[in-house]
Amino acid sequence: MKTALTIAGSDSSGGAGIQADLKTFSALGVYGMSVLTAVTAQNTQEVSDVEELSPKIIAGQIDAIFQDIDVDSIKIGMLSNEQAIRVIAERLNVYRPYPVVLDPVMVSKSGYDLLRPAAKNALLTELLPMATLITPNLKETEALLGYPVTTLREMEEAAKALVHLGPRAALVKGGHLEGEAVDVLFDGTDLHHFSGERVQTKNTHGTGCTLSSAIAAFMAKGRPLAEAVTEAKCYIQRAIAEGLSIGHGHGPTHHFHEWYTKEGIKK
Ligand SMILES: Nc1ncnc2c1ncn2[C@@H]1O[C@H](COP(=O)(O)OP(=O)(O)O)[C@@H](O)[C@H]1O
Ligand SMILES: Cc1ncc(COP(=O)(O)OP(=O)(O)O)c(N)n1
Repeated sequence: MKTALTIAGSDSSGGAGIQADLKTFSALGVYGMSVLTAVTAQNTQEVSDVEELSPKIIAGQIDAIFQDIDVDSIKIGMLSNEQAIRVIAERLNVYRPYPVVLDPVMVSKSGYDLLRPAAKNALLTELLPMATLITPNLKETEALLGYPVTTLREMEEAAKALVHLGPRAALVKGGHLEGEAVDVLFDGTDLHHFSGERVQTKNTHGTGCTLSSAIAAFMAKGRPLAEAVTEAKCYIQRAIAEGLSIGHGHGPTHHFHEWYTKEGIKK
């Protein structure tokens, strides 16, 4: 069985973070493992508290996995602070895993900083260059590049500009625009568009986590990048369309094993 590792924070409500990643890996038939960076007290309405884990235990979790198990892909999500970024970069430089899908999580839907603003530079210099793919939303793209991105044309230019910062490829997600939900991939050579019908729903908690871990799962199974994004986009479309009205805020995406067959996502 193929394996995938998520390095991310815990979401107590189970909709985002490590929990969303592991549910996605499992639904897509990949054996999931986790390295926890922080614990959030979170529900569908807000993040009320965060406790960060020490660099020592983050390094310990990474070493424990890599010294024993073959890792077929990695997804990186919430990092919280600079020390976590530095220790993760340092350990991954030792094990040199491939592929690495980096979702540069910065702020929760409710406005809580999931990455301390002072840690942005470390993210840019330490982790972006070792990523196979980064998957920022529009706000994260703006934070990484330092200028606003609000149209499809600007998303295309932004994806190219992000690749100049070091990752091999960049997927700029258009989930927060109006109209069709279009994401733009620059793979270092070509631009690709991935379009999905916009679902009118408030149950979009964990969409970014689900998409990036689905890409990591498909890459663990050996799919080339653009094909992995195509299949992951199909998965997130269904996960949002069948999102769950759990809690009083933004409910989570739905993960259902039976959607996924050898032939792909069941319609
Ligand atoms: N209402 C929606 N209908 C269909 N697709 C959506 C919707 N909202 C987000 N998406 C898709 O979900 C994925 C995650 O995007 P986004 O919500 O922008 O990320 P994030 O959770 O990081 O803010 C993207 O593929 C985006 O196009
Ligand atoms: C622990 C944790 N990690 C990441 C996120 C952000 O998840 P995302 O998929 O971007 O979803 P929303 O925050 O937009 O709902 C998180 N909330 N918690």
